[in-house]
Amino acid sequence: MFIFSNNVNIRSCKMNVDVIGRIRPPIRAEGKENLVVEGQRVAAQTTGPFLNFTTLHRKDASNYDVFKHSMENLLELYLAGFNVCLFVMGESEAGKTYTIAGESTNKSGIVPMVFDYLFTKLNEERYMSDTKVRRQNPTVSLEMMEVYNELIKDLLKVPGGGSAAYLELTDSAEKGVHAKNGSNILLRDANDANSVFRQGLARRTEASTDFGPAQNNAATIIHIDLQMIVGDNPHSNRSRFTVVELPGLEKLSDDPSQLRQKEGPVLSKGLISLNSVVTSLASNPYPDRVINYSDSKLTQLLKDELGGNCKTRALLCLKPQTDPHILSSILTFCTRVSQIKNYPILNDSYAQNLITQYRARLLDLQQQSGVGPVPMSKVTNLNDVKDTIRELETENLRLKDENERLRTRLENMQTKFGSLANTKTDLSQQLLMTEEEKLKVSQSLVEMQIENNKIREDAEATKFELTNKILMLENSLMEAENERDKHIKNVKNTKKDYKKWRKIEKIWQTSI
Ligand SMILES: Nc1ncnc2c1ncn2[C@@H]1O[C@H](COP(=O)(O)OP(=O)(O)OP(=O)(O)O)[C@@H](O)[C@H]1O
Repeated sequence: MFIFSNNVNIRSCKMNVDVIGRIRPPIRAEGKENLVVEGQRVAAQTTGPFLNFTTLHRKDASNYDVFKHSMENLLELYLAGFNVCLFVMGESEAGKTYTIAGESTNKSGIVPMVFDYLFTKLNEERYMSDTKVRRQNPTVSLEMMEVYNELIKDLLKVPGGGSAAYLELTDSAEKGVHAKNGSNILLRDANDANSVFRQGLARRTEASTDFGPAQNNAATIIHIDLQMIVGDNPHSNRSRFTVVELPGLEKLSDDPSQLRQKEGPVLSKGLISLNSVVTSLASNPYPDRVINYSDSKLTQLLKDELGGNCKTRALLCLKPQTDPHILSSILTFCTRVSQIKNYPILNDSYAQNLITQYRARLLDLQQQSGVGPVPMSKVTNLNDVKDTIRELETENLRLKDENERLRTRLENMQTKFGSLANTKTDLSQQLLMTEEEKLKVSQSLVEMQIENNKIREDAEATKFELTNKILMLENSLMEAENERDKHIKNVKNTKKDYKKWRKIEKIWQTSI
Protein backbone atom coordinates (compact mmCIF):
# COMPACT_ATOMS: atom_id res chain seq x y z
CA MET A 1 0.00 0.00 0.00
CA PHE A 2 1.67 3.23 -1.18
CA ILE A 3 -0.20 6.19 0.16
CA PHE A 4 1.59 9.31 1.33
CA SER A 5 -0.10 11.85 3.50
CA ASN A 6 1.63 15.09 4.41
CA ASN A 7 4.54 14.19 6.69
CA VAL A 8 3.24 10.75 7.70
CA ASN A 9 4.73 7.84 5.87
CA ILE A 10 1.78 5.50 5.47
CA ARG A 11 3.92 2.70 4.11
CA SER A 12 4.72 1.88 7.73
CA CYS A 13 1.02 1.60 8.59
CA LYS A 14 0.29 -2.12 8.59
CA MET A 15 -3.17 -3.19 7.48
CA ASN A 16 -3.34 -5.98 10.03
CA VAL A 17 -4.89 -5.16 13.35
CA ASP A 18 -2.00 -5.08 15.80
CA VAL A 19 -2.54 -6.40 19.29
CA ILE A 20 -0.73 -4.99 22.29
CA GLY A 21 -0.95 -6.40 25.79
CA ARG A 22 -1.00 -4.93 29.27
CA ILE A 23 -0.68 -6.92 32.48
CA ARG A 24 -2.05 -4.98 35.41
CA PRO A 25 -0.54 -5.22 38.90
CA PRO A 26 -2.27 -7.52 41.42
CA ILE A 27 -5.07 -5.89 43.42
CA ARG A 28 -6.70 -6.82 46.72
CA ALA A 29 -5.98 -10.44 47.74
CA GLU A 30 -5.28 -11.77 44.27
CA GLY A 31 -3.23 -14.94 44.17
CA LYS A 32 0.18 -15.45 42.63
CA GLU A 33 0.66 -14.53 38.94
CA ASN A 34 -0.08 -17.56 36.78
CA LEU A 35 0.28 -16.17 33.25
CA VAL A 36 3.01 -17.78 31.19
CA VAL A 37 5.02 -14.81 29.89
CA GLU A 38 8.01 -15.18 27.59
CA GLY A 39 9.34 -11.89 26.20
CA GLN A 40 6.47 -10.28 24.30
CA ARG A 41 4.28 -13.38 24.28
CA VAL A 42 1.76 -14.86 26.68
CA ALA A 43 0.08 -18.24 27.05
CA ALA A 44 -2.29 -19.89 29.48
CA GLN A 45 0.06 -22.86 29.96
CA THR A 46 3.75 -23.52 29.37
CA THR A 47 3.02 -25.70 26.34
CA GLY A 48 1.25 -22.77 24.63
CA PRO A 49 -0.26 -21.75 22.29
CA PHE A 50 1.32 -18.31 22.74
CA LEU A 51 -0.08 -14.99 21.57
CA ASN A 52 2.66 -12.71 20.24
CA PHE A 53 1.96 -9.10 21.15
CA THR A 54 3.38 -6.21 19.14
CA THR A 55 4.21 -4.76 22.54
CA LEU A 56 3.58 -6.18 26.00
CA HIS A 57 3.30 -3.64 28.83
CA ARG A 58 4.15 -5.13 32.22
CA LYS A 59 2.59 -4.38 35.58
CA ASP A 60 4.75 -1.34 36.35
CA ALA A 61 3.80 0.44 33.09
CA SER A 62 1.69 3.56 33.67
CA ASN A 63 -1.15 4.75 31.44
CA TYR A 64 1.26 7.38 30.13
CA ASP A 65 3.77 4.65 29.13
CA VAL A 66 1.01 2.85 27.22
CA PHE A 67 -0.10 6.10 25.57
CA LYS A 68 3.43 7.19 24.65
CA HIS A 69 4.42 3.84 23.24
CA SER A 70 1.24 2.67 21.62
CA MET A 71 -0.96 5.71 20.90
CA GLU A 72 1.13 8.55 19.51
CA ASN A 73 1.67 6.97 16.09
CA LEU A 74 -2.08 6.26 15.81
CA LEU A 75 -2.75 9.92 16.58
CA GLU A 76 -0.36 11.02 13.83
CA LEU A 77 -2.39 8.97 11.35
CA TYR A 78 -5.61 10.42 12.73
CA LEU A 79 -4.37 14.01 12.36
CA ALA A 80 -3.31 13.18 8.83
CA GLY A 81 -6.89 12.18 7.94
CA PHE A 82 -7.14 8.44 8.64
CA ASN A 83 -9.77 6.73 10.73
CA VAL A 84 -8.13 5.02 13.68
CA CYS A 85 -9.49 2.80 16.42
CA LEU A 86 -8.39 1.41 19.74
CA PHE A 87 -10.19 -1.67 20.99
CA VAL A 88 -9.73 -2.09 24.73
CA MET A 89 -10.59 -5.60 25.76
CA GLY A 90 -10.03 -8.25 28.39
CA GLU A 91 -11.80 -10.01 31.20
CA SER A 92 -13.94 -8.04 33.62
CA GLU A 93 -11.75 -6.30 36.21
CA ALA A 94 -8.69 -6.59 33.95
CA GLY A 95 -8.18 -2.81 33.88
CA LYS A 96 -10.06 -1.68 30.74
CA THR A 97 -11.76 1.35 32.29
CA TYR A 98 -8.61 2.19 34.23
CA THR A 99 -6.66 2.25 30.95
CA ILE A 100 -9.24 4.32 29.07
CA ALA A 101 -10.21 6.81 31.75
CA GLY A 102 -7.67 6.54 34.57
CA GLU A 103 -8.69 7.17 38.14
CA SER A 104 -7.83 10.82 38.78
CA THR A 105 -6.02 13.64 37.03
CA ASN A 106 -2.74 12.24 38.41
CA LYS A 107 -3.47 8.84 36.95
CA SER A 108 -5.16 10.05 33.80
CA GLY A 109 -6.30 7.52 31.20
CA ILE A 110 -5.61 7.23 27.50
CA VAL A 111 -8.67 9.19 26.30
CA PRO A 112 -7.84 12.35 28.33
CA MET A 113 -4.27 12.03 27.03
CA VAL A 114 -5.61 11.84 23.46
CA PHE A 115 -7.55 15.09 24.07
CA ASP A 116 -4.45 16.81 25.47
CA TYR A 117 -2.29 15.68 22.58
CA LEU A 118 -4.89 16.60 19.98
CA PHE A 119 -5.68 20.10 21.23
CA THR A 120 -1.99 20.87 21.87
CA LYS A 121 -1.28 20.01 18.23
CA LEU A 122 -4.26 21.96 16.89
CA ASN A 123 -3.17 25.04 18.87
CA GLU A 124 0.45 24.76 17.77
CA GLU A 125 1.29 27.45 15.25
CA ARG A 126 4.22 25.46 13.87
CA TYR A 127 2.02 22.42 13.20
CA MET A 128 -0.96 24.29 11.73
CA SER A 129 1.15 26.54 9.47
CA ASP A 130 3.65 23.94 8.35
CA THR A 131 5.48 25.23 5.28
CA LYS A 132 4.68 22.01 3.34
CA VAL A 133 1.03 21.76 4.28
CA ARG A 134 -1.19 24.38 5.82
CA ARG A 135 -4.04 23.27 8.10
CA GLN A 136 -7.12 25.34 8.86
CA ASN A 137 -10.48 25.42 10.65
CA PRO A 138 -10.21 22.30 12.80
CA THR A 139 -13.33 21.17 14.61
CA VAL A 140 -13.42 18.32 17.09
CA SER A 141 -16.62 16.68 18.29
CA LEU A 142 -17.51 13.79 20.57
CA GLU A 143 -20.09 11.00 20.51
CA MET A 144 -20.39 8.39 23.23
CA MET A 145 -22.75 5.49 23.42
CA GLU A 146 -23.22 2.28 25.32
CA VAL A 147 -24.52 -0.96 23.84
CA TYR A 148 -26.09 -3.08 26.55
CA ASN A 149 -28.76 -5.75 26.10
CA GLU A 150 -28.98 -4.81 22.38
CA LEU A 151 -30.04 -1.28 23.33
CA ILE A 152 -28.01 1.76 22.36
CA LYS A 153 -27.83 4.40 25.05
CA ASP A 154 -26.70 7.91 24.19
CA LEU A 155 -24.18 8.70 26.95
CA LEU A 156 -24.03 12.39 26.06
CA LYS A 157 -27.75 12.99 26.20
CA VAL A 158 -28.79 15.08 29.17
CA PRO A 159 -31.38 13.00 31.08
CA GLY A 160 -34.99 14.13 30.62
CA GLY A 161 -34.23 15.80 27.27
CA GLY A 162 -37.50 14.61 25.73
CA SER A 163 -36.20 12.43 22.86
CA ALA A 164 -36.37 8.63 22.91
CA ALA A 165 -34.42 6.85 25.66
CA TYR A 166 -32.56 4.59 23.24
CA LEU A 167 -31.06 5.23 19.82
CA GLU A 168 -32.06 3.38 16.65
CA LEU A 169 -29.57 2.31 13.99
CA THR A 170 -29.90 3.71 10.52
CA ASP A 171 -27.91 3.47 7.30
CA SER A 172 -27.13 6.45 5.10
CA ALA A 173 -24.95 7.02 2.06
CA GLU A 174 -23.02 9.77 3.81
CA LYS A 175 -22.41 8.18 7.21
CA GLY A 176 -22.96 4.45 6.71
CA VAL A 177 -24.55 2.58 9.62
CA HIS A 178 -24.87 4.92 12.59
CA ALA A 179 -27.03 5.67 15.61
CA LYS A 180 -29.81 8.00 14.50
CA ASN A 181 -30.06 11.34 16.36
CA GLY A 182 -27.16 10.56 18.70
CA SER A 183 -25.67 13.58 20.51
CA ASN A 184 -22.60 15.02 18.86
CA ILE A 185 -20.94 17.60 21.11
CA LEU A 186 -18.52 20.16 19.73
CA LEU A 187 -15.41 20.35 21.93
CA ARG A 188 -13.70 23.71 22.60
CA ASP A 189 -10.48 22.55 24.24
CA ALA A 190 -8.96 19.67 26.21
CA ASN A 191 -10.59 20.71 29.50
CA ASP A 192 -14.01 20.93 27.88
CA ALA A 193 -13.42 17.56 26.17
CA ASN A 194 -12.43 15.93 29.47
CA SER A 195 -15.43 17.21 31.31
CA VAL A 196 -17.88 16.04 28.58
CA PHE A 197 -16.11 12.67 28.46
CA ARG A 198 -16.34 12.22 32.27
CA GLN A 199 -20.05 13.11 32.21
CA GLY A 200 -20.57 10.49 29.50
CA LEU A 201 -18.71 7.83 31.51
CA ALA A 202 -20.81 8.62 34.58
CA ARG A 203 -23.97 7.82 32.59
CA ARG A 204 -22.94 4.23 31.87
CA THR A 205 -25.37 1.63 33.18
CA GLU A 206 -24.42 0.58 36.68
CA ALA A 207 -26.77 -2.14 37.77
CA SER A 208 -26.09 -5.38 39.46
CA THR A 209 -27.98 -8.18 37.70
CA ASP A 210 -28.40 -11.95 38.00
CA PHE A 211 -25.55 -12.21 35.49
CA GLY A 212 -23.09 -9.89 37.24
CA PRO A 213 -22.64 -6.11 37.09
CA ALA A 214 -24.09 -4.49 33.93
CA GLN A 215 -20.70 -3.09 32.91
CA ASN A 216 -19.36 -6.64 32.45
CA ASN A 217 -21.86 -7.11 29.62
CA ALA A 218 -21.85 -3.61 28.11
CA ALA A 219 -19.70 -2.08 25.37
CA THR A 220 -18.80 1.60 25.34
CA ILE A 221 -18.12 3.28 22.00
CA ILE A 222 -16.43 6.68 21.89
CA HIS A 223 -16.07 8.64 18.62
CA ILE A 224 -13.78 11.66 18.46
CA ASP A 225 -14.44 13.27 15.06
CA LEU A 226 -11.99 15.69 13.48
CA GLN A 227 -12.68 17.89 10.46
CA MET A 228 -9.89 20.05 9.09
CA ILE A 229 -8.96 21.74 5.84
CA VAL A 230 -5.58 20.44 4.78
CA GLY A 231 -3.45 21.95 1.99
CA ASP A 232 -5.15 23.42 -1.08
CA ASN A 233 -8.29 21.31 -1.01
CA PRO A 234 -11.11 23.65 0.15
CA HIS A 235 -13.10 20.70 1.58
CA SER A 236 -12.29 19.26 4.97
CA ASN A 237 -10.61 15.95 5.63
CA ARG A 238 -12.75 13.96 8.06
CA SER A 239 -11.21 11.44 10.36
CA ARG A 240 -12.59 9.53 13.28
CA PHE A 241 -10.83 8.21 16.40
CA THR A 242 -12.89 5.37 17.85
CA VAL A 243 -12.26 3.91 21.28
CA VAL A 244 -14.22 0.77 22.10
CA GLU A 245 -14.36 -0.87 25.50
CA LEU A 246 -15.67 -4.36 24.86
CA PRO A 247 -17.76 -6.38 27.35
CA GLY A 248 -15.79 -8.75 29.61
CA LEU A 249 -14.31 -11.47 27.36
CA GLU A 250 -14.62 -14.26 29.97
CA LYS A 251 -17.84 -15.43 28.32
CA LEU A 252 -15.91 -16.42 25.19
CA SER A 253 -15.05 -19.62 27.03
CA ASP A 254 -18.76 -20.52 27.37
CA ASP A 255 -20.73 -22.41 24.76
CA PRO A 256 -22.89 -19.78 22.95
CA SER A 257 -26.05 -21.90 22.91
CA GLN A 258 -25.74 -22.66 26.62
CA LEU A 259 -25.08 -18.99 27.29
CA ARG A 260 -28.19 -18.10 25.33
CA GLN A 261 -30.20 -20.63 27.28
CA LYS A 262 -28.87 -19.35 30.59
CA GLU A 263 -29.10 -15.60 29.98
CA GLY A 264 -31.61 -15.34 27.17
CA PRO A 265 -30.88 -14.35 23.58
CA VAL A 266 -29.93 -10.69 24.03
CA LEU A 267 -27.40 -10.14 26.82
CA SER A 268 -24.31 -11.63 25.15
CA LYS A 269 -25.51 -11.28 21.56
CA GLY A 270 -22.96 -8.52 20.84
CA LEU A 271 -20.01 -10.57 22.10
CA ILE A 272 -21.14 -13.77 20.36
CA SER A 273 -21.62 -12.07 17.00
CA LEU A 274 -18.38 -10.11 17.43
CA ASN A 275 -16.60 -13.45 17.89
CA SER A 276 -18.11 -14.82 14.69
CA VAL A 277 -17.34 -11.62 12.71
CA VAL A 278 -13.72 -11.75 13.95
CA THR A 279 -13.49 -15.45 13.01
CA SER A 280 -14.84 -14.79 9.49
CA LEU A 281 -12.53 -11.81 8.95
CA ALA A 282 -9.48 -13.67 10.24
CA SER A 283 -10.10 -16.56 7.87
CA ASN A 284 -10.54 -14.29 4.85
CA PRO A 285 -8.03 -11.50 4.18
CA TYR A 286 -9.35 -10.60 0.69
CA PRO A 287 -11.25 -7.38 -0.01
CA ASP A 288 -14.07 -9.12 -1.92
CA ARG A 289 -15.16 -11.00 1.21
CA VAL A 290 -18.74 -10.61 2.39
CA ILE A 291 -19.06 -10.56 6.16
CA ASN A 292 -22.31 -10.70 8.09
CA TYR A 293 -22.25 -7.79 10.54
CA SER A 294 -26.01 -7.66 10.97
CA ASP A 295 -26.43 -10.10 13.88
CA SER A 296 -25.96 -7.49 16.60
CA LYS A 297 -25.97 -3.73 17.14
CA LEU A 298 -22.34 -3.85 18.28
CA THR A 299 -21.04 -5.47 15.09
CA GLN A 300 -23.14 -3.19 12.86
CA LEU A 301 -21.55 -0.18 14.56
CA LEU A 302 -18.03 -1.57 14.12
CA LYS A 303 -18.07 -2.28 10.38
CA ASP A 304 -15.25 0.14 9.59
CA GLU A 305 -13.17 -0.64 12.65
CA LEU A 306 -13.20 -4.37 11.92
CA GLY A 307 -12.27 -5.10 8.35
CA GLY A 308 -13.02 -1.65 6.87
CA ASN A 309 -11.63 1.82 6.44
CA CYS A 310 -9.72 2.16 9.69
CA LYS A 311 -6.29 1.60 11.20
CA THR A 312 -7.20 -0.51 14.20
CA ARG A 313 -5.17 -1.47 17.25
CA ALA A 314 -6.35 -3.78 20.01
CA LEU A 315 -5.18 -3.53 23.59
CA LEU A 316 -5.69 -6.68 25.64
CA CYS A 317 -5.79 -6.02 29.38
CA LEU A 318 -4.70 -9.03 31.42
CA LYS A 319 -5.19 -9.93 35.05
CA PRO A 320 -2.00 -11.35 36.59
CA GLN A 321 -3.95 -14.29 38.04
CA THR A 322 -6.68 -15.87 36.00
CA ASP A 323 -8.47 -19.06 35.00
CA PRO A 324 -6.31 -20.74 32.30
CA HIS A 325 -9.41 -22.02 30.48
CA ILE A 326 -10.81 -18.47 30.15
CA LEU A 327 -7.40 -17.02 29.24
CA SER A 328 -6.94 -19.61 26.57
CA SER A 329 -10.24 -18.63 24.85
CA ILE A 330 -9.33 -14.95 25.09
CA LEU A 331 -5.89 -15.54 23.56
CA THR A 332 -7.47 -17.50 20.69
CA PHE A 333 -9.89 -14.61 20.08
CA CYS A 334 -7.02 -12.07 20.11
CA THR A 335 -4.93 -14.19 17.75
CA ARG A 336 -7.84 -14.03 15.29
CA VAL A 337 -8.13 -10.26 15.83
CA SER A 338 -4.45 -9.93 14.92
CA GLN A 339 -5.14 -11.76 11.62
CA ILE A 340 -7.80 -9.27 10.48
CA LYS A 341 -6.90 -7.09 7.51
CA ASN A 342 -8.31 -3.56 7.34
CA TYR A 343 -8.17 -1.08 4.45
CA PRO A 344 -7.49 2.39 5.87
CA ILE A 345 -7.51 5.23 3.34
CA LEU A 346 -6.95 8.95 3.61
CA ASN A 347 -10.39 10.51 4.17
CA ASP A 348 -10.06 13.60 2.02
CA SER A 349 -13.11 14.95 0.21
CA TYR A 350 -12.42 12.81 -2.91
CA ALA A 351 -12.38 9.58 -0.95
CA GLN A 352 -15.44 10.64 1.05
CA ASN A 353 -17.39 11.41 -2.13
CA LEU A 354 -16.43 8.11 -3.66
CA ILE A 355 -17.45 6.17 -0.57
CA THR A 356 -20.75 8.09 -0.38
CA GLN A 357 -21.40 7.21 -4.02
CA TYR A 358 -20.75 3.50 -3.45
CA ARG A 359 -22.86 3.46 -0.31
CA ALA A 360 -25.72 5.19 -2.16
CA ARG A 361 -25.54 2.55 -4.89
CA LEU A 362 -25.48 -0.22 -2.37
CA LEU A 363 -28.48 1.19 -0.50
CA ASP A 364 -30.33 1.54 -3.76
CA LEU A 365 -29.60 -2.07 -4.70
CA GLN A 366 -30.64 -3.21 -1.23
CA GLN A 367 -33.84 -1.25 -1.61
CA GLN A 368 -34.55 -2.75 -5.04
CA SER A 369 -33.97 -6.25 -3.73
CA GLY A 370 -36.02 -5.48 -0.64
CA VAL A 371 -33.15 -6.15 1.79
CA GLY A 372 -32.40 -2.76 3.22
CA PRO A 373 -33.76 0.68 4.03
CA VAL A 374 -34.07 3.50 1.46
CA PRO A 375 -31.47 6.30 1.65
CA MET A 376 -33.02 9.72 2.18
CA SER A 377 -31.14 11.08 -0.87
CA LYS A 378 -33.05 8.69 -3.14
CA VAL A 379 -36.50 9.85 -2.28
CA THR A 380 -38.74 9.91 -5.41
CA ASN A 381 -42.45 10.33 -5.94
CA LEU A 382 -42.94 6.91 -4.39
CA ASN A 383 -41.73 8.59 -1.21
CA ASP A 384 -44.70 8.03 0.98
CA VAL A 385 -45.04 4.33 0.29
CA LYS A 386 -41.29 3.73 0.65
CA ASP A 387 -41.15 5.79 3.83
CA THR A 388 -44.04 3.86 5.28
CA ILE A 389 -42.39 0.55 4.37
CA ARG A 390 -39.12 1.68 5.93
CA GLU A 391 -40.82 2.87 9.08
CA LEU A 392 -42.72 -0.38 9.29
CA GLU A 393 -39.48 -2.33 8.84
CA THR A 394 -37.79 -0.31 11.58
CA GLU A 395 -40.82 -0.70 13.82
CA ASN A 396 -40.85 -4.40 13.02
CA LEU A 397 -37.18 -4.73 13.99
CA ARG A 398 -37.81 -2.74 17.16
CA LEU A 399 -40.77 -4.95 18.02
CA LYS A 400 -38.71 -8.07 17.31
CA ASP A 401 -36.04 -6.78 19.68
CA GLU A 402 -38.65 -5.88 22.25
CA ASN A 403 -40.21 -9.30 21.79
CA GLU A 404 -36.84 -10.98 22.30
CA ARG A 405 -36.21 -8.92 25.41
CA LEU A 406 -39.63 -9.79 26.79
CA ARG A 407 -39.03 -13.45 25.99
CA THR A 408 -35.75 -13.27 27.91
CA ARG A 409 -37.47 -11.65 30.84
CA LEU A 410 -40.20 -14.27 30.71
CA GLU A 411 -37.60 -17.06 30.58
CA ASN A 412 -35.74 -15.48 33.48
CA MET A 413 -38.96 -15.13 35.46
CA GLN A 414 -39.94 -18.71 34.67
CA THR A 415 -36.52 -19.91 35.80
CA LYS A 416 -36.84 -17.85 38.99
CA PHE A 417 -40.40 -19.11 39.51
CA GLY A 418 -39.19 -22.70 38.99
CA SER A 419 -36.42 -22.29 41.51
CA LEU A 420 -38.80 -20.61 43.98
CA ALA A 421 -41.28 -23.49 43.60
CA ASN A 422 -38.46 -25.96 44.21
CA THR A 423 -37.39 -24.01 47.27
CA LYS A 424 -41.00 -24.03 48.52
CA THR A 425 -41.27 -27.81 48.06
CA ASP A 426 -37.94 -28.27 49.82
CA LEU A 427 -39.10 -26.09 52.67
CA SER A 428 -42.41 -27.95 53.06
CA GLN A 429 -40.55 -31.26 53.02
CA GLN A 430 -38.18 -29.92 55.64
CA LEU A 431 -41.22 -28.72 57.63
CA LEU A 432 -42.79 -32.20 57.42
CA MET A 433 -39.57 -33.75 58.51
CA THR A 434 -39.36 -31.31 61.37
CA GLU A 435 -42.93 -32.25 62.44
CA GLU A 436 -42.04 -35.95 62.38
CA GLU A 437 -38.89 -35.31 64.31
CA LYS A 438 -40.85 -33.21 66.83
CA LEU A 439 -43.31 -36.10 67.34
CA LYS A 440 -40.47 -38.55 67.84
CA VAL A 441 -38.79 -36.24 70.34
CA SER A 442 -42.04 -35.74 72.34
CA GLN A 443 -42.65 -39.52 72.34
CA SER A 444 -39.19 -40.13 73.74
CA LEU A 445 -39.83 -37.33 76.24
CA VAL A 446 -43.02 -39.06 77.49
CA GLU A 447 -41.20 -42.39 77.66
CA MET A 448 -38.43 -40.79 79.63
CA GLN A 449 -40.93 -39.21 82.01
CA ILE A 450 -42.63 -42.62 82.59
CA GLU A 451 -39.24 -44.16 83.20
CA ASN A 452 -38.38 -41.33 85.52
CA ASN A 453 -41.63 -41.74 87.48
CA LYS A 454 -40.99 -45.47 87.81
CA ILE A 455 -37.49 -44.87 89.08
CA ARG A 456 -38.85 -42.29 91.54
CA GLU A 457 -41.57 -44.73 92.78
CA ASP A 458 -39.00 -47.52 93.20
CA ALA A 459 -36.71 -45.15 95.06
CA GLU A 460 -39.52 -44.08 97.38
CA ALA A 461 -40.52 -47.70 98.10
CA THR A 462 -36.90 -48.57 98.89
CA LYS A 463 -36.66 -45.48 101.09
CA PHE A 464 -39.85 -46.47 102.94
CA GLU A 465 -38.54 -49.97 103.47
CA LEU A 466 -35.22 -48.69 104.71
CA THR A 467 -36.89 -46.20 107.07
CA ASN A 468 -38.96 -49.07 108.54
CA LYS A 469 -35.86 -51.14 108.93
CA ILE A 470 -34.11 -48.26 110.71
CA LEU A 471 -37.09 -47.80 113.03
CA MET A 472 -37.12 -51.50 113.81
CA LEU A 473 -33.42 -51.48 114.49
CA GLU A 474 -33.85 -48.41 116.71
CA ASN A 475 -36.55 -50.31 118.68
CA SER A 476 -34.32 -53.36 119.01
CA LEU A 477 -31.53 -51.08 120.14
CA MET A 478 -33.75 -49.51 122.79
CA GLU A 479 -34.88 -52.93 123.96
CA ALA A 480 -31.27 -54.14 124.13
CA GLU A 481 -30.32 -51.02 126.07
CA ASN A 482 -33.19 -51.63 128.55
CA GLU A 483 -32.10 -55.24 128.87
CA ARG A 484 -28.54 -54.09 129.44
CA ASP A 485 -29.66 -51.56 132.14
CA LYS A 486 -31.71 -54.30 133.83
CA HIS A 487 -28.71 -56.62 133.86
CA ILE A 488 -26.44 -53.88 135.27
CA LYS A 489 -29.02 -53.24 138.02
CA ASN A 490 -29.19 -56.97 138.78
CA VAL A 491 -25.42 -57.21 138.90
CA LYS A 492 -25.32 -54.19 141.25
CA ASN A 493 -27.99 -55.79 143.52
CA THR A 494 -26.19 -59.11 143.44
CA LYS A 495 -22.96 -57.31 144.40
CA LYS A 496 -24.77 -55.56 147.26
CA ASP A 497 -26.27 -58.92 148.41
CA TYR A 498 -22.87 -60.55 148.15
CA LYS A 499 -21.31 -57.80 150.32
CA LYS A 500 -24.20 -58.14 152.85
CA TRP A 501 -23.82 -61.93 153.05
CA ARG A 502 -20.03 -61.59 153.37
CA LYS A 503 -20.57 -59.23 156.34
CA ILE A 504 -23.03 -61.70 157.86
CA GLU A 505 -20.56 -64.51 157.26
CA LYS A 506 -17.77 -62.55 158.98
CA ILE A 507 -20.01 -61.75 161.95
CA TRP A 508 -21.08 -65.38 162.15
CA GLN A 509 -17.42 -66.57 162.10
CA THR A 510 -16.37 -64.13 164.76
CA SER A 511 -19.28 -65.22 166.92
CA ILE A 512 -18.21 -68.80 166.69
N1 LIG B 1 -2.60 -0.67 35.74
C1 LIG B 1 -3.24 -0.64 36.90
N2 LIG B 1 -2.63 -0.21 38.02
C2 LIG B 1 -3.27 -0.21 39.21
N3 LIG B 1 -4.55 -0.61 39.39
C3 LIG B 1 -5.21 -1.03 38.31
C4 LIG B 1 -4.61 -1.07 37.02
N4 LIG B 1 -5.51 -1.55 36.16
C5 LIG B 1 -6.63 -1.77 36.86
N5 LIG B 1 -6.46 -1.46 38.14
C6 LIG B 1 -7.46 -1.62 39.20
O1 LIG B 1 -8.12 -2.86 38.96
C7 LIG B 1 -9.55 -2.76 39.22
C8 LIG B 1 -10.33 -3.17 38.00
O2 LIG B 1 -10.03 -2.25 36.95
P1 LIG B 1 -11.16 -1.75 35.94
O3 LIG B 1 -12.41 -1.35 36.65
O4 LIG B 1 -10.52 -0.75 35.07
O5 LIG B 1 -11.43 -3.11 35.18
P2 LIG B 1 -12.41 -3.33 33.93
O6 LIG B 1 -11.70 -4.28 33.06
O7 LIG B 1 -12.85 -2.04 33.39
O8 LIG B 1 -13.60 -4.08 34.66
P3 LIG B 1 -15.16 -4.10 34.24
O9 LIG B 1 -15.27 -4.83 32.98
O10 LIG B 1 -15.75 -4.85 35.42
O11 LIG B 1 -15.59 -2.67 34.17
C9 LIG B 1 -9.78 -1.31 39.65
O12 LIG B 1 -9.82 -1.29 41.05
C10 LIG B 1 -8.56 -0.56 39.14
O13 LIG B 1 -8.25 0.53 39.97
